[in-house]
Amino acid sequence: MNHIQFDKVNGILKLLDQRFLPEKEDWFICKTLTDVIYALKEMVIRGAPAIGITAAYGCCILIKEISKYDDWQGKLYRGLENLAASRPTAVNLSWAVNMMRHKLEDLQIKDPQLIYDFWTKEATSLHEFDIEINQKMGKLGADLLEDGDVVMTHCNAGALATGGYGTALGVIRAAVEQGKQIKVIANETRPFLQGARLTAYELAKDGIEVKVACDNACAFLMKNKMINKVIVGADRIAVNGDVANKIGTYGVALLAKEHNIPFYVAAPLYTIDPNTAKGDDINIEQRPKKEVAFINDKKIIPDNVDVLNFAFDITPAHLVSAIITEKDIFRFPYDFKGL
Ligand SMILES: CSC[C@@H](O)[C@@H](O)C(=O)COP(=O)(O)O
Repeated sequence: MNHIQFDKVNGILKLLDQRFLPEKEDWFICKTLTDVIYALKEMVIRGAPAIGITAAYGCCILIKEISKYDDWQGKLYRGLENLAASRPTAVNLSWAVNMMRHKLEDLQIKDPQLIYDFWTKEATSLHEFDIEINQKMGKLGADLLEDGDVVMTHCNAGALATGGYGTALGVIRAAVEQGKQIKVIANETRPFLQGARLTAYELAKDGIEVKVACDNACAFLMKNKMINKVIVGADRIAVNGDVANKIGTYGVALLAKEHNIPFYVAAPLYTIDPNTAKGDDINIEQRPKKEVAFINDKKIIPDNVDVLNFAFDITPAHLVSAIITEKDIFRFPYDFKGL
């Protein structure tokens, strides 16, 4: 699934528009930095690694767009800051923008066309690298899944959330590729419905058996022994192993602990943020009221009533049975020093 496509000749980024899946496979076209920031904020594209890759291509679009101005350097740094700030929780976004900026500063190139050429290569290699590490993570993590497992996942940590293949869904894909029979329960993941719309879409497309469950069915399903394992992705992992992921993940982890079900997190090493000591230090994005207050343009709450729309929560490290990365499988107490 090539859902992020960059046309270097014309400086155009094409994104499979995740707002309309699974009904429509529409493409959103980004020609300006404003388009890229809009795509990130409105979740045309979402998922931590995918927004990092989009931001890297966004840097290329930015330099092309501003190259005609004399004061392009000032515009460049302001643009990069705005891009990095478009969503706050997933570390991959600011990580990607900083990585592009630092590589440029190291090289000291001053010609916009050369910067464009250089950044295009960097963004493309980040994209390819992400797919490669997902496949490695998948192979490593697949050993944790057994033939016949029913695996619950929350949100979408699949190909659509990454450069391709997926983190949590990459582990499931790799286990299936090894010949194991794996069934997936995708939590619907209110309010944006990443599980119902996106996880179900991509697994069904791959012929992996998937059923969608309401978020509030989790306790019932676990109590009735309908789930063997849980595997989710991450938006940011603190140095102590606390995990920020889609709102609802913490509840799933607590329930998994209560029912003695292993709870795994799959994420690339660059999701571990050396600058975040613990989960409480992570900025939790709050999203617009409309996402909770409306379903399919129909208002579902009374007038003059407000909502709470925290997009992520923190799962404390001790609830996480293992963190699967492309390099190793880590277990509590987490020690990422020396990585
Ligand atoms: C490999 S994606 C991991 C996480 O980014 C994913 O689980 C998640 O929470 C995505 O949130 P979203 O708001 O859809 O960007």
